[in-house]
Amino acid sequence: MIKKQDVLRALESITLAGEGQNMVASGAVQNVVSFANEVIVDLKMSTPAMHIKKRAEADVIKVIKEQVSPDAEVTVNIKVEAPAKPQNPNLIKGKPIPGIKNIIAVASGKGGVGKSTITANLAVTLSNMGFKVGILDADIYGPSIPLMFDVFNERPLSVNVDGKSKMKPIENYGVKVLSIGFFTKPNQAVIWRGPMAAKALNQLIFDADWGELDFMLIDLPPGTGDIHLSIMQSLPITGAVVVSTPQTVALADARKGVAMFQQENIQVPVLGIVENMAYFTPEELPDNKYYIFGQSGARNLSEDLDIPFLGEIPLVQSIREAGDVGRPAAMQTGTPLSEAFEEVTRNAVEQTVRRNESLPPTEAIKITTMAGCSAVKK
Ligand SMILES: Nc1ncnc2c1ncn2[C@@H]1O[C@H](COP(=O)(O)OP(=O)(O)OP(=O)(O)O)[C@@H](O)[C@H]1O
Repeated sequence: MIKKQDVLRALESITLAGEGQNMVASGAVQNVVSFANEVIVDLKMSTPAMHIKKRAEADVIKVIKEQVSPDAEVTVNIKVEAPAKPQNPNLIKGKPIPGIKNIIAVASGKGGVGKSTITANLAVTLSNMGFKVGILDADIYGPSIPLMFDVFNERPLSVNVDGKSKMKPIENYGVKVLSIGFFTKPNQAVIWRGPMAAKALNQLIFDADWGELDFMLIDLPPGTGDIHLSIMQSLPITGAVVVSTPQTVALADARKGVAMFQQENIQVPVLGIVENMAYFTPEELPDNKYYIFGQSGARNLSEDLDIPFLGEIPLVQSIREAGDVGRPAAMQTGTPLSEAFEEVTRNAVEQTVRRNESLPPTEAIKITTMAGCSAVKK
């Protein structure tokens, strides 16, 4: 098992061509991730010269093999700080919220496929990995996040921030939550008109004291409607995660969901597709898999649309039970389920990092302080 600290120590002994300090001190080493004997080193360089990049790569591999482990399998990703690309003026783009680095919309197309369950479990997994996380529950038709976090009886308090009254999100399991459900009575069906719902959501976004967040997850309502558009107009969404079951009807709607984000005047990058309820597995027979909604449908859809596949989550009774008692299943770490959620989360983080690197710095909100995928081991 290779340790990140040992890799960093080794990298401190080399310097990039043309720089005085070693590559760790100069900030050229952006991230180091290690799993077993695999090491990924992300380097930032200011020069695009191929021979300097090649040399840096060779030096990194050599020093890790020599000083850390001869069996290390090293991958070096080199990013050259590129000049900003011009922006498409027709794009819908919202105002950034200070302090919030990445905003991820979780969407589904079809209702009931487990979008809120995936959002809740992604959030607790990110929090376990050491990220600062918030959830904005924007599902105006059935806000279920307060229930899944066992905070449905709470009401956000007002706090004073720089002379302005702001709503304080409710926090549980290290995740800050605001939901449209906090402002409606449990037994009352609320009929929102598009503009009313959009206004209420805007307040939850901008009149709230979210503080510093690495990730804000937005649990969108199912479908592709007004609310989706107004959220994309209000907020600069970093990327979208689309949840689907392998069932044909769900896949058709997921496809529409992806198309909405990719529309020319929206262009929210789709970070990937999660296959929920990929198969049923009984708790007592974990090796038995029953593909009751069909097999690998969402995986095939992601290949078809050329979008990353983030992973699959089985249909397990304990996921439903955990959701109902307000303690997301992923909180019980070290289980096959929490590992499945970790994989999906790790892939989502990786895709977010990639997405941020391929967009100009003004728009991209970079992940700098977090250990990316290796963060699973906090
Ligand atoms: N992998 C799973 N295993 C078992 N039960 C699950 C799984 N995923 C979701 N569920 C259950 O299915 C039901 C619907 O899930 P959820 O509310 O997350 O779906 P949704 O897509 O957000 O629904 P909505 O359309 O209301 O927004 C819930 O009771 C939830 O506990």
